Formats: sequence, structure tokens, C-alpha cells
Amino acid sequence: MPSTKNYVVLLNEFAGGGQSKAAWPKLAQRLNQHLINYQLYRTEYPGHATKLAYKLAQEAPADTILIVVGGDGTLHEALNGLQQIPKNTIILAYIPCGSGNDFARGAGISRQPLTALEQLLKVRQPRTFDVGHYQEALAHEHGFFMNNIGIGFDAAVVHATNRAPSKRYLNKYHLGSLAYIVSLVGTFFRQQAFPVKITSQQTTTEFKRAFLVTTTNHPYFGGGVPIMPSASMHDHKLDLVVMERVNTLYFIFLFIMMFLHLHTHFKAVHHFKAEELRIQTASPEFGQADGENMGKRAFDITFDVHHQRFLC
Ligand SMILES: Nc1ncnc2c1ncn2[C@@H]1O[C@H](COP(=O)(O)OP(=O)(O)OP(=O)(O)O)[C@@H](O)[C@H]1O
Repeated sequence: MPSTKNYVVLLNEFAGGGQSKAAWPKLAQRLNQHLINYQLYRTEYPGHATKLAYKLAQEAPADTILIVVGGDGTLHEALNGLQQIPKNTIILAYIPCGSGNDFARGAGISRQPLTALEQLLKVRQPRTFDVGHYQEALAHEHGFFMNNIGIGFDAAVVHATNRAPSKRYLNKYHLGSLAYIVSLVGTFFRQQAFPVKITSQQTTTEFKRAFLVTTTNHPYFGGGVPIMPSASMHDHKLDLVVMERVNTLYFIFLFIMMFLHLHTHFKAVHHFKAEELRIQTASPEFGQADGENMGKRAFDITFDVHHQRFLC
């Protein structure tokens, strides 16, 4: 029996250095085997997924399932389109084909596209997921994120990685996460300590030597690094991690501790969890939202939690 649900596929063929493009024929075949009719949209330029998702949120029938095939960046764009319509009736779904695939890790979605599709087709009911919302007062902008917003080191790594020719090369061999590691080493020595003010639950804390300031919706960033293992997309709260600038050996030690989920026990790592958070920096620092570069600038950014229905 053909499915009576309304499906739309949003495909970014450029995600994962072409992994999406390679995976799509098999995904399409599987959808056909399941007698699923769908409308297919291919993204034609950066930012196109936001426009397409916004149009769908305005015009598509209620409970339309929007399957995003791409990486975290494509999902980020689609989410930002949907969330422009508060209480949109679209159900978002995701087949990871990117290089980092952090949302898939956080949400327990297989990183094998065909397996992810099979998982998806077994889900009967959508679930409501937390999504982060930010408002940046200095540049007067706002947006949404599924994964995290980073200021400082992680964002500088994203900036360096997106510019690195090695990303495309490594993606070709499904080694996208390695591209982050290559950039990480160089960026570590370039990124200076910077002062930051964090306001959480009416209390402001100042750090003079911040290095990494990441607000996250789930445990992972940077292609599988467990920045906050206890973060959850269902607790209606965001987690904020501030790591202070430390020497190289101590940083390597903390990085290893991160993989053992023990880094928050150390003095240089600070954790905040709240429904609302504010970060203020004075010096220009790199920012990243779900792996998308926000540029280098000072930030006065306030976070709260919104929601999106997901088939996951
Ligand atoms: N037709 C297109 N041409 C060029 N770039 C595009 C096109 N469509 C989308 N994009 C851009 O491709 C970029 C990369 O996509 P995406 O982030 O999904 O994959 P990725 O970077 O490989 O994966 P991840 O974010 O999981 O590491 C996005 O910033 C998006 O704006």
C-alpha cells in the first residue's frame, strides 16, 4: 500500500564532499520499494534549504514529513526556515550524509544513510525536540540551532576547516572528522585567551582567560567530540561549557578526559545548564552555529529553547 503521508525530500548533493549525491540513488530506490511518494528538491546554493523549508512551512499540508538529506549545515538551514513560522506543522526527519554528522550522533540516528532511512521508516510518531534559539544584540540577528553555538576555539577550528583544502580531499575518503583534527592542531596555537561574561539563572560569572565557549543542545560537537555528555534534547535546557586557556599538555589531557566524560571534574572546565543563558565577549572572536561560520566579532548573545517536531 502506498503511504498516505505527504513526504518532501530536501537534498544537498554537496554535503559530505558529495556523499549525499552518492547515497541518493540508493535512498530513492529504497523509498520507491516502500511505495513512498515524495517531492524532491535539490539545494542550488548555500542558504537555499532555509528558503525551501520556509516555503514548505507556509504552504505544505499539516504533518508533511520533510526529510533532509545532507550534513549538519543543511539541517541547520532547514530548521531555520521552518522555525520562521512559529508552531510550524512540518515534521522534520534527517538522513545524515555530511562530514561531521553531530546531530545524528546526538539523536541516535545511524550515520549510514540507508540504515538511517530504515530507522526513520519504522518510527510511527514524531517527537518534540528542543532546539536552541539565539538573539545576538550587537549584530541584531537571531537564529536557531540543533547542535551548538561556539565562540572561540571550536569556531576558529570550523573557520579553518571550512577553508582547508584537506576537507574536500578527506571527505572523498569518508574521513571528514579528520579534517577537524588537522585544523584543530594549528588553531590551538593561534587561539588566544579572551574575557567572557556568562549569565545563567540571574548570576553573572566572569572568566578572564576563556578559550572555548560552547552552548550545546546535545552531547557532541566538532565531528563526535563529547563536549557535554549529559546534555539532552528533551530537557528544555541548554548546556554551556567554558574551557579556560591552558598549556598544551594540559589541553591534551583535558581533551582525552573529554572522551572519558571526565573533563568537567577539572578546574579549567565550567558547566552551566539553564533554560536561558547569556554570553558577552569584548574582543572579536570566531563564532559558529551548527558548524556554519558566524564570522569574527564581539558577541552579546542570549539563548533560550524552542521546539521542533522530529521523526527520529
Ligand atoms: N548547491 C549548492 N552548492 C554549493 N553549496 C551548497 C549547495 N547547497 C547547499 N550548499 C552548502 O553546503 C554546505 C555544506 O553542507 P553540510 O553542512 O550539510 O555538509 P557538510 O559540511 O559536509 O557536513 P557537516 O555539517 O555535518 O560537517 C552548507 O553550508 C550549504 O549551505
